Amino acid sequence: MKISVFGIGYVGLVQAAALAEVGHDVLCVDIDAARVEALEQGIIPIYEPGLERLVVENHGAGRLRFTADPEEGVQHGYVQIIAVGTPPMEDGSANTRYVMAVAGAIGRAMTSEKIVVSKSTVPVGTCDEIHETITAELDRRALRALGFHVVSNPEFLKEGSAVSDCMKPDRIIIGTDSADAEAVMRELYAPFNRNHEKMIFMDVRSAELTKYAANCMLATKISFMNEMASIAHLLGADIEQVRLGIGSDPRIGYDFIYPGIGYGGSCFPKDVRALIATAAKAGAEVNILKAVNQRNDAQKRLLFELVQQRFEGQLSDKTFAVWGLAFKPNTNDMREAPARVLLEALWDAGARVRAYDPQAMNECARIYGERPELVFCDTKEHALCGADALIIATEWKSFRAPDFALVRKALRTPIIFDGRNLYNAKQVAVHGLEYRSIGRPETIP
Ligand SMILES: NC(=O)C1=CN([C@@H]2O[C@H](COP(=O)(O)OP(=O)(O)OC[C@H]3O[C@@H](n4cnc5c(N)ncnc54)[C@H](O)[C@@H]3O)[C@@H](O)[C@H]2O)C=CC1
Ligand SMILES: O=C(O)[C@H]1O[C@H](OP(=O)(O)OP(=O)(O)OC[C@H]2O[C@@H](n3ccc(=O)[nH]c3=O)[C@H](O)[C@@H]2O)[C@H](O)[C@@H](O)[C@@H]1O
Repeated sequence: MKISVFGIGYVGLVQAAALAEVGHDVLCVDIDAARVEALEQGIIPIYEPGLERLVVENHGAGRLRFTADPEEGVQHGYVQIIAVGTPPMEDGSANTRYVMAVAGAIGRAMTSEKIVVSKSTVPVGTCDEIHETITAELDRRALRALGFHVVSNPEFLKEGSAVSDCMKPDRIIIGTDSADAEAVMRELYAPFNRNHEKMIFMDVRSAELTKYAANCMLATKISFMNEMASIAHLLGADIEQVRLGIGSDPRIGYDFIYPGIGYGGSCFPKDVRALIATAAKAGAEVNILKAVNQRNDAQKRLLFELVQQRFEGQLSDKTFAVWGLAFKPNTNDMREAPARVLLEALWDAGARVRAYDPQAMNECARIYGERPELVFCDTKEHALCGADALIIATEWKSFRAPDFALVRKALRTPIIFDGRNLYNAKQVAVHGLEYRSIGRPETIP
């Protein structure tokens, strides 16, 4: 099937590559001409495990192509997938400007029937607006009779495992009230729906809300656990024991109950706030969502507060080794990363940072530029040299079993501030290290 994908970001590029991998003929469109140019040369703009092979092979096979020309994109695909960003506006609501720009481009250039698929995360009612925008453009061209359907098909991939999430989705949500569009969507996703039925059809508005409900539910689990961690800390309990204890109940499950320094990334923070804004416009009371958001904002400052307490507010002459910058492992993405809150608070307090991250250092340099208070290190061990203490902000696998004796030797003050609960107090105390974490007992050797 001929498919056009608008927006070559995390979602668009991975989805396009997955569709090409199963044999579809995919043309990707982006307004960022430099990104298109780079992809044509096999340069992948984001780090995502398995993506480079998928893109390079399918591009080489001619099934995955790139263009900066929207008109070419509109002409190519029978299915037009919109996967552009929906960033937050001042009041927290999602900005659908980019989505509508694509809808306008489709309406201005289409000359044959289309199925328009909204894959971006959009507020309930956006598919109706896409429909109106395309219709208005067709009216202007006196082409009202040209048929098209707008389908909601939210994406559930996670960064860091985006390729496998797309190749093996656990569900495919399709919002449409058209039997014709349903048939096309079945054909489009048939290769991903082989071992058991994953497609769930519903009305458009329910599909749009399903995406927000899923992200908000997961964010709620995380904020709930972070709140439990603060209680555990005050009561001398160990949140990691509590986590294991409650996760064993299948009604709760082990997933998304890891306490930490708050959820980051381009989606949970933005989508929780966007649903709060949508609910406010609709007149709904959403106290749970507001609490989830507030807890997360507070949680992101927690690691800095632990550091500040321990050093009694005297941070101006201190240097900290920070392991991990990305908002989660296996990505170079630093959008809303808790590490950013940490770095900025440390700098505001006059401290310096020696940072190491396996993938996100270029991104961090792009965000903060060159500054004396930030030094990037080639290895996690190098980051320790001359540091007063170690702070862990992202749970990369390579941080799980460090040489504690070396850590002890390198640090001026032997303390680990563990924002991801990778270790425990006993384990590090053996090496003469003090340990502060999220909702776990502390021991001072
Ligand atoms: N990043 C993620 O893990 C997930 C994101 N989503 C949602 O998917 C949507 C896209 O997110 P990302 O891929 O992270 O965004 P992104 O910011 O990585 O990529 C968006 C791309 O769209 C391009 N673009 C903007 N306007 C355009 C236009 N008129 N025509 C063509 N291209 C245009 C931009 O240049 C950019 O390359 C958002 O609504 C997001 O909430 C959904 C699930 C997962
Ligand atoms: O809409 C989206 O963009 C995506 O948002 C999340 O995916 P993502 O943000 O890539 O990453 P997650 O693995 O969900 O992690 C989000 C944040 O929550 C934090 N987290 C996650 C799990 C946990 O138990 N504790 C916790 O603090 C992570 O450290 C990270 O900062 C969802 O998991 C995806 O299903 C969804 O498609």
